[in-house]
Amino acid sequence: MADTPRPLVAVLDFGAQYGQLIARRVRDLHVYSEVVPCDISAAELGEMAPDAIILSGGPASVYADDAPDMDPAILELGIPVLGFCYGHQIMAVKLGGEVGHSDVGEYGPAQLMRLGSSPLLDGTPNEVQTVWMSHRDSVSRAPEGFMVTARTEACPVAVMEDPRRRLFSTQFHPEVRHTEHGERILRNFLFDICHLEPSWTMDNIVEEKVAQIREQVGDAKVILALSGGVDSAVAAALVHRAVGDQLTCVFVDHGLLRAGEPESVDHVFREVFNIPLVHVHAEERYARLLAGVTEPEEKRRIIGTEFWKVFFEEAQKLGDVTYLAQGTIYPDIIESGARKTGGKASTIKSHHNLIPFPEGVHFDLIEPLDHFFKDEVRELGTTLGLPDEVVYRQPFPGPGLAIRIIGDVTPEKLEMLKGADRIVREELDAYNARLFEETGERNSAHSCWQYFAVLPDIKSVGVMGDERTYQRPVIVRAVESSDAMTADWAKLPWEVLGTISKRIVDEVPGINRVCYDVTSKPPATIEWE
Ligand SMILES: Nc1ncnc2c1ncn2[C@@H]1O[C@H](COP(=O)(O)OP(=O)(O)OP(=O)(O)O)[C@@H](O)[C@H]1O
Ligand SMILES: O=c1[nH]c(=O)c2[nH+]cn([C@@H]3O[C@H](COP(=O)(O)O)[C@@H](O)[C@H]3O)c2[nH]1
Ligand SMILES: NC(=O)CC[C@H](N)C(=O)O
Ligand SMILES: [Mg+2]
Repeated sequence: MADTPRPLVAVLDFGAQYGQLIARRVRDLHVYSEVVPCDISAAELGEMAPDAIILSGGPASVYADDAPDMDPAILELGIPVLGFCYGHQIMAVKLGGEVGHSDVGEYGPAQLMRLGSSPLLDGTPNEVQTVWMSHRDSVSRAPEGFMVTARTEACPVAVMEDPRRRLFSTQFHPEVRHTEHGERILRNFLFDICHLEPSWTMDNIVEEKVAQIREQVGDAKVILALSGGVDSAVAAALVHRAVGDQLTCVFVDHGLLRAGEPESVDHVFREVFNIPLVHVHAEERYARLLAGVTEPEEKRRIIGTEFWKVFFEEAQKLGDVTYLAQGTIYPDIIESGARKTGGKASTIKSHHNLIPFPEGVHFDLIEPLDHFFKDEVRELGTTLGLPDEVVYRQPFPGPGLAIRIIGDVTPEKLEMLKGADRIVREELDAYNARLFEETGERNSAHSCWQYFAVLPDIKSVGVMGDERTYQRPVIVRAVESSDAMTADWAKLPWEVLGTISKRIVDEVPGINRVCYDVTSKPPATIEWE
């Protein structure tokens, strides 16, 4: 753990819906934070030596048979602890307090009333403040040594504190934006109670990452999987800063890219970055491998496996390459339910860059962004001096258009999808640009974060020029988000949707209908496969 930034806050995850959100809030306050599974032992956690611990919420009831448990010795490590909701309840139980199951739950806003002086609530209103609750169980008696410093109508122990042992907990959720003074409470804990230094700034991160990469790589050669997307561009800038001309970038054209993309990646990376770039033409091998494949995870597996093979072949050609760098980010790992988080998240979809190496292929991986969220990656890109046109590109998945064509991938379908997608991008790029001009914000409340077309595996009847058509529809997907972990469908003006629809049907042969996807994530995901 020598590489972990300091100070460090460990978030014990009891299965909270948005466990990552707590880590994010802490990181927003410039303190590095990582999520660890709740069943970590006190010894393991002691080795990690966090400077503070946060216990997350969770869906279970503390007294249920299969309720997630924690090692009580963690509360005796002498490290300050702050618990939320389930974390509040389990702390009470472990230290000899009582938790009861109440008849009425508290969900959503609640009025918090303070009961005297409180280091945790310092600087928040003395009378009432709005907090966000989501619970059924309640602490009915605080453990010995604790003072109860706030309550709500339904919850007698809404906040409890033992400043001597530096143990604190709240029934409500300070990490959600709807808790009025949540940020202040978190600040009180981190800075006034734990005395942490807010030193996790982008400049420090760049320095630290560059030093780490340099140490890891020494004078070996590195290839970097470059897609032209934000993550790999930022990774390239970091690795290049660390090892200079030991780096070669490899861009794979698998034939599943958007119209105009291969040319623009070539241009940006040769002209703007001046990093050696190998452009691999793998269109035919991918077309062959994907022919007739319809199952989404199977597509992802094939594409991911072939990526590894291509990179390995290029590495052999360059000779002596041990390291492969790529722009893996935190959500890729979380959603793939893959390595490293160690948590209880289930597999939603296998991101291509996390698929196991096929036989005969091996690299040591360099993934400098594997603990960052998208918006943090963008900030890092700006700090590294990357131009806005790279930093604010919309994300594009590695498996490309293959996961936007439902059913098998054929050259005809690819052509149709590319045509429709180009129009969606042109119209929504322009829409975003207008909003940017009006608001001065890159990701304002109504701008689209990601937008594209999807080609489903169905046909429908239409009439064009007095003639019957029996052709495909296209689905337009446009979402608002900041980190792809959650998203809402974009409330686009009717005129914009109308123009997109008309242009697609007029300009793209084979398409006679346009639909708009109005589902948030969750329950849907951003991509269709
Ligand atoms: N066509 C490609 N050629 C080479 N590497 C690729 C390609 N597509 C994806 N990758 C690798 O897989 C990683 C993950 O892809 P992903 O799409 O998440 O990131 P990105 O393309 O860098 O950024 P963005 O999410 O903004 O599109 C990339 O960072 C890159 O290392
Ligand atoms: O590089 C990638 N390889 C993949 O296999 C992959 N699958 C989804 N995505 C992108 O991740 C974000 C979240 O997507 P979902 O809501 O569809 O899971 C969205 O931004 C998606 O475009 C991928 N990116
Ligand atoms: N959000 C939570 O952590 C809920 C805790 C517990 N399951 C309750 O209902 O009280
Ligand atoms: Mg991409």
